[in-house]
Amino acid sequence: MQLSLIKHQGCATPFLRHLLDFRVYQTRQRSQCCKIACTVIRHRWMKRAPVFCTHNTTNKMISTQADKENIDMSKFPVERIRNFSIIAHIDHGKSTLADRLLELTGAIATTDKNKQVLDKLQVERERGITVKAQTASLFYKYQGQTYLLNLIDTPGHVDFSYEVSRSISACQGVLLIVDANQGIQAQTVANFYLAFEAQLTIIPVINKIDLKNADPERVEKQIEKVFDIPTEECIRISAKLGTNVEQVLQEVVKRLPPPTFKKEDPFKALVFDSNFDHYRGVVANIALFGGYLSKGDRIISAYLGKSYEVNELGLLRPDEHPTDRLYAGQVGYVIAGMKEVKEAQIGDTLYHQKHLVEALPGFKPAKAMVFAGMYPMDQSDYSALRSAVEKLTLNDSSVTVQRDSSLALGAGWRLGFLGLLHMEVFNQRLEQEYNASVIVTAPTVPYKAILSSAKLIKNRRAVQKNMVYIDDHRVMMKYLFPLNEIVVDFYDLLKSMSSGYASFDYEDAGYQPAHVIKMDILLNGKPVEELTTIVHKDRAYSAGKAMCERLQDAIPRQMFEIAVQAAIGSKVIARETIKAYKKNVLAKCYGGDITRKMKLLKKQAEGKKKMRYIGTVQVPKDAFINVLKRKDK
Ligand SMILES: Nc1nc2c(ncn2[C@@H]2O[C@H](COP(=O)(O)OP(=O)(O)OP(=O)(O)O)[C@@H](O)[C@H]2O)c(=O)[nH]1
Repeated sequence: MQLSLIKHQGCATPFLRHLLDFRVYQTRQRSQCCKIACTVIRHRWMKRAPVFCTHNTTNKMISTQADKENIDMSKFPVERIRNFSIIAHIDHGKSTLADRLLELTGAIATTDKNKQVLDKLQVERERGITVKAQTASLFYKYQGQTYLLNLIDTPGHVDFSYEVSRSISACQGVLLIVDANQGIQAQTVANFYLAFEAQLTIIPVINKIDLKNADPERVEKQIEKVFDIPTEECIRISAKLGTNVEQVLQEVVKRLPPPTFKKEDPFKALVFDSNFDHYRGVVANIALFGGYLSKGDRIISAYLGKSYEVNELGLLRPDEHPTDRLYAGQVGYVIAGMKEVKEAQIGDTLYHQKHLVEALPGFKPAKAMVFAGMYPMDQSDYSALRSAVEKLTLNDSSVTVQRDSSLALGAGWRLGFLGLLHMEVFNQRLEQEYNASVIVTAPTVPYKAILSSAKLIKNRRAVQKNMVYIDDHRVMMKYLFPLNEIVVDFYDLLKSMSSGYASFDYEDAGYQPAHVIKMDILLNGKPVEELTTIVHKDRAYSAGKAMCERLQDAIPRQMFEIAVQAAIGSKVIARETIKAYKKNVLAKCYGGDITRKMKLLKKQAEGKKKMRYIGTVQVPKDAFINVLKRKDK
């Protein structure tokens, strides 16, 4: 494709430099230079909004683009940095306020009032909600000094609260937005406590004061009562109309503390968010907790211990804006040749190869509340879908993933989400951002199951000696068992109850005193030596009953009735009866009167009686071992 560019003195150089970032582009020529517009079809690296270059315009976007690469970040020592998040209940106006702040500081053009620039994802625009925290660095001039304000817009819905908790780790303060009509809501309280516990400075902002039913005074009192923040500290604004928004920026500078990190310290950065770019690999959002980072530096990931060369770093304004360096207290992005999703860990610490530092504590893992199975429509898409799921979970680290398979749907995953909306959004993002078609099973919630057979150990008179957690998934338990209790079927049962996961080993612990008695088994009154056992006194009745029941199942019916008894000494403690085969003596008795039939039945009963005393009960060989096996229910 050919490039045509009508050049006007002074406007082409930055413009050309910008074009070099693109692989495919086309130009539309207009008659005058000042009307040159270049529509970018496809960015080399990632989808971005088209950039229009128009000469002689007041559009501040151009100066931003033109200034790329030129920001000397050393001009912003910590005293002139403020890192803050905007937090609130859903729909209280975070993204609208963020738009106004971006406009006021010239990061974006003043255009559509409902643009919501930081809601970049298609799913966010379609649903009108924020699902992903976004960072934007703003330059704000106040009392003759230029400040660097790093703003993080966060989602309001409870399903995305993990985004909020991670975002505030990069901040020293928050703007807590409360709707002037709705007042304090559930997520206002939850988000307040996230910030409060992180010891951040909180500036309450009452938004939507333009609404007819707005009652900022009532909301201020609520804030004072619930959060103990004096009413005078609240700022009343209308993000939609821009009323008092400038005051918010001033208060951010005045009230929020600057970061306390030092550029003289060794470099140390927290990875608080990441996304995967198809061409450049992992793009990590970092907050510098000390030192500085330059292009070309070699850094180490504390999580993997691997070393990387920094290929690019810079600010998010909110688009990437490369710089040569980032300093302590600043927030930005870094690309360092991490090509695998697993190399980028949210919560990881990056440091310089030469200066080993103590790793930051990272983040608490998110606790999944809703689970669903996910399978490719076609099994041949399995690997492509796996890679899509991996990349998306890098950008949304609150999703838990476990491999799963189903007879009907084939290989897939069991995914855990923070809620139903979270699950829907994740699926929508998979479809929209990765072109994946998936089958998702009905969502389920986790249950805690108490296995009815979990008495396996207690039932066997075991005494627990100790329990050690070997790692997050395995526990080692030591018990003292009577050998009698484990010798026959304990191992089989343990394996089946634990679906094969538990393993078992034992060693001789010597003799112990025990209250045991001898139990005989009688078949038609005769003791069967092979079945005599020693049982614990407390379990004699249940053991005898179980043995009789099992013998009843194991001994085939014979021509006579068999009494199966368990006895301790002369006392029978359990009994079962094996019924005799009943020969139908009436089968050949066609017609005839009732007295003849009764006579035949009586004769049969007498014959059987005889056999009971004289007959020898036949016990099949394998019945012995089956009977001796315990079947705990
Ligand atoms: N009247 C009025 N409407 C506002 C104001 N600020 C925001 N809104 C509207 O309130 C709705 C929600 O605003 P958002 O900025 O998306 O709210 P949010 O807190 O970012 O929402 P989530 O990120 O989804 O939690 C939108 O329709 C805005 O136009 C305001 O000051 N006045």
